[in-house]
Amino acid sequence: MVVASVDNLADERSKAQFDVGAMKIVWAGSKHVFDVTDRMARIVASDPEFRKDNRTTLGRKELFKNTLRKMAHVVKRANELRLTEEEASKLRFFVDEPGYLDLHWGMFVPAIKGQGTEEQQEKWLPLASRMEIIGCYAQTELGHGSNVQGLETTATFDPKTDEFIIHSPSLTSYKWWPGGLGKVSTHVVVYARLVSGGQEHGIYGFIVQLRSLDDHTPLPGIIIGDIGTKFGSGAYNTMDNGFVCFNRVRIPRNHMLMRFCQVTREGNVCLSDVPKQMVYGTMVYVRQTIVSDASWALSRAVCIAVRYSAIRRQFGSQDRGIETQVLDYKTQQSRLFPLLASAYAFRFVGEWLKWLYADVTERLQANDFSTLPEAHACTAGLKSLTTSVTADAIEECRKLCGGHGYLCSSGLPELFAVYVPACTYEGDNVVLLLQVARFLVKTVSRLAAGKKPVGTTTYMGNAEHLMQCKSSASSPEDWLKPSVVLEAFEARAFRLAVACARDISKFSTPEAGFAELSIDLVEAAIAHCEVIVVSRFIEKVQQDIPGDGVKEQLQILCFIYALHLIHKHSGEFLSTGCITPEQATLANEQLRTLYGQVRPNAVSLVDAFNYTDHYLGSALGRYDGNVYATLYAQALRDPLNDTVVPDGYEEFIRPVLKQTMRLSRL
Ligand SMILES: CCCCCCCCCCCCCCCCCCCCCCCCCC(=O)SCCNC(=O)CCNC(=O)[C@H](O)C(C)(C)COP(=O)(O)OP(=O)(O)OC[C@H]1O[C@@H](n2cnc3c(N)ncnc32)[C@H](O)[C@@H]1OP(=O)(O)O
Ligand SMILES: Cc1cc2nc3c(=O)[nH]c(=O)nc-3n(C[C@H](O)[C@H](O)[C@H](O)COP(=O)(O)OP(=O)(O)OC[C@H]3O[C@@H](n4cnc5c(N)ncnc54)[C@H](O)[C@@H]3O)c2cc1C
Repeated sequence: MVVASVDNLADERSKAQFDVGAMKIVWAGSKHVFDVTDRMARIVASDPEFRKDNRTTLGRKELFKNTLRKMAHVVKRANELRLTEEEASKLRFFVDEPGYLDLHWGMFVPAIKGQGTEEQQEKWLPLASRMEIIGCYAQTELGHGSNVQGLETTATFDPKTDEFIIHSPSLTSYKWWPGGLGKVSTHVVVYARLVSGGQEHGIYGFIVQLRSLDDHTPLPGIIIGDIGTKFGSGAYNTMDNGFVCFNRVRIPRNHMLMRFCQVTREGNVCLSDVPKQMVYGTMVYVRQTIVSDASWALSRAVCIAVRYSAIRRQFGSQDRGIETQVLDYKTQQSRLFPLLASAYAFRFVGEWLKWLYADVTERLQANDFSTLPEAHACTAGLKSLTTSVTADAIEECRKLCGGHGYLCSSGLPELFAVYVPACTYEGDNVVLLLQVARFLVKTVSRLAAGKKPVGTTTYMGNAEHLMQCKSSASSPEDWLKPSVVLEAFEARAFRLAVACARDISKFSTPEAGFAELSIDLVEAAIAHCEVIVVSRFIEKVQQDIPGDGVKEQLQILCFIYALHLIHKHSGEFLSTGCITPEQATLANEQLRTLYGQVRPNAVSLVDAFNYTDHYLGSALGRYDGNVYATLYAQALRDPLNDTVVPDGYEEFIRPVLKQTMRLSRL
């Protein structure tokens, strides 16, 4: 049964004022990436082995085994089809469930590449890339995650045997959380406190074999398992996040990743002439990939909510005629369109961050460490900003879909459950914003010493102007001028950072000031990160962009992104004197106009994400709009509907009914 709702989406698509095909290429990044992504998404969608519609009904064990089967199928298909790394990783992406392959390829391999010597890379990388071993990344412990310097696991050098002894001295030192550790990995990069000659030398990575390559049993001295069921049905429970305790496990000396610090046969510790933070390199890499992932998760939720809002009708008709599409309600638009704009914003800033990461990597290889602090601040700050917004946005999209958004068949509950830990893993979002704030305060204090800021803080070089400027916006249209928008964002961020730096200096020590003012510091960090996103979006829409109407649509989205932030943070823009209340009202007026301009294009703007129905996994977000029939079909497939009279009737319903009958007879 196909119902009238399907026509709604066809109607919507006919209203588009831009070339959707060209927008798909812009979203993908290039024609090549589009082709690869499209091909891999279709391969996954058409392969019954990758079916995922039963995921939320499976128990933990079945769910985990199901993921093992899928991961093995990914590896098999990647080999059969002779996929490149780019293709294989897209294929794996569209399988759309967390699994050990992510940690193996996303953290274990990068840790060895980043921290291993050439010799170590030659030994381990071929084994890892042929998947003759499976690895994971064990940094976090039961007692410490954020505070990496507080880790307790020790790696003590024994010069008698030329070995390290890896040891967990307390319950709180057990490694706790690493994905792939619980049941699958054969090897791990463990972060531990290096001890040699009775002295501690800081935290480094060590490769430890966990399980036998013959029968997968844990090696002597290793107690290992899964940490238990996590939030939500399905969701992250496909992954075996694990714990491990090391009881004086011995590993050869050359299993310490020695690129930045070498331990000699005699036990001497030789530090390379590089910043000690290079050991944190894998985290910088992964944070950068998480920013790109945010735009995928956000766009997916927005795609579901926009399509469903075009189909869903409520109120507005006289005489029981056709009702209003909920997408036409201004309140719905004001909640949904900023999220649509944010998805595009995060896509572009993610691409830019990839470039920044490649640039800093090249410099590091040439022993130029000058941009490392900025790369750390950008990856940490943008990871925090984009994941926090995306997690909140998925929940908002659920609400935007009304009651049906709460059904697992909408795809939104599971997407939320699988996504929210991104706010925590790879660095708690608040902890990471405090890192950005530290970088900003340092930048501000260096200004006073006459140092010119570079990279994303270049705008701070315009200090005098930014401290005094008053916005020139005198009409709603003025808020469509990139210079007016940027000036407001830069002035707000700069004034907040300067106020923090000034207030910190009033305390007895910088540390005391930093701790006391951390709430303000987090706000200053967010403001700075928003400058980065807004300015990258503006830069993007100022480029030549092929395709009828594509650039115009992106400009509209860019201003929606910026102006909704001005509205959201109007308190800060006003209290710092960057804009007046009248100017805030003009910005809002412009925002309303922009919503009207997006409205006819909304469905086509989400079509440009080019998601398959398999990837979306949503009855509400289907491309053909056949929402109600799909909801009904999926309800009928629920295990509870396997029988008409439920299991438990005889034991628990019938006796209650009988009891009630007895009572009513009394
Ligand atoms: C066969 C072929 C088959 C083919 C098959 C094909 C298949 C193909 C499949 C392919 C699949 C591919 C999938 C790929 C996807 C990848 C995704 C992976 C999945 C993701 C899942 C999720 C995983 C999640 C994993 C995790 O969660 S893993 C754990 C993560 N854990 C954290 O993130 C802890 C946070 N905590 C800290 O990061 C620190 O501890 C702390 C707070 C900074 C304090 O650092 P500390 O040193 O204590 O203290 P400070 O004094 O603050 O810093 C001191 C000084 O260092 C500075 N500085 C601090 N940092 C850094 C830093 N980085 N870099 C530079 N500087 C830094 C700081 O600026 C300061 O500079 P200064 O100001 O002195 O100049
Ligand atoms: C799904 C998932 C997968 C993971 N995968 C891995 C993995 O593969 N490998 C691995 O090693 N780890 C992994 N982790 C662990 C993860 O990296 C840590 O949980 C994360 O770094 C946060 O550390 P924590 O748990 O110690 O949080 P805590 O630091 O204990 O945070 C608790 C609260 O304290 C606040 N807080 C902490 N410090 C400060 C401060 N200085 N100032 C202000 N507030 C503060 C935080 O903001 C937070 O609100 C994973 C975690 C999850 C949820």
